[in-house]
Amino acid sequence: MNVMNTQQAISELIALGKWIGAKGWVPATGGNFSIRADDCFVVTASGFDKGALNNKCFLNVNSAGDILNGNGKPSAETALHLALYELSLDTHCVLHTHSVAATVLSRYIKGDVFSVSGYEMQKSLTGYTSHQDTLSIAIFDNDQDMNRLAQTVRDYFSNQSHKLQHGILIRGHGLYAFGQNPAQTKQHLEGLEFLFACELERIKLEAAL
Ligand SMILES: CSC[C@@H](O)[C@@H](O)C(=O)COP(=O)(O)O
Ligand SMILES: [Zn+2]
Repeated sequence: MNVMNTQQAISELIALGKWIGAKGWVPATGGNFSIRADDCFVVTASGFDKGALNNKCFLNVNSAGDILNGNGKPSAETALHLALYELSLDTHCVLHTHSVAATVLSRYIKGDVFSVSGYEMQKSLTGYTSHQDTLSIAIFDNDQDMNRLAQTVRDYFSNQSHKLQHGILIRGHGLYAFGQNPAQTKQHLEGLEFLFACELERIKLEAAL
């Protein structure tokens, strides 16, 4: 995709934040967003309501996380965004959410992968053409040391058999969705959140029977 300038990136993220906030996926000050722009990354500043962002809620950082421009502190989870950009030059947008479904499901699943099949909505994820395919999303244990968590993610995807696509889950914390542009990232986010919500409902129903 054409790399955006900072103002375009900010406008995209403000609009996405409104949409994500209306879905209830960034409660309180949870969540953070970023876009690869020009020679830097535009990230949300820490501590704001991500559903009600304005032009002053963003910073430019370089690939090492150094601040190039902007006010306040970059997201506490900037290191994780930068790891995802470093892992794939095709990644141009990262949207991190704290939905109930992603938070609960990532705790309920004890293993390190969320795997699902049987849903038509799997086709909302790039590369999927059938409900019969199995979609897998890696789950990482939460860690307050973001540099260490970012390194764990880098190490995991340095194994070529682990495909970096659509998103990752952080246990008891939320989802990081990513894609080649903001529209595709939004689609991955919505598709994954739908699948998480379906699985949560299915697990609850089965437990009640
Ligand atoms: C409501 S606390 C959530 C934070 O600890 C963090 O997980 C988060 O997503 C938002 O952090 P932020 O520094 O505002 O980008
Ligand atoms: Zn978070």
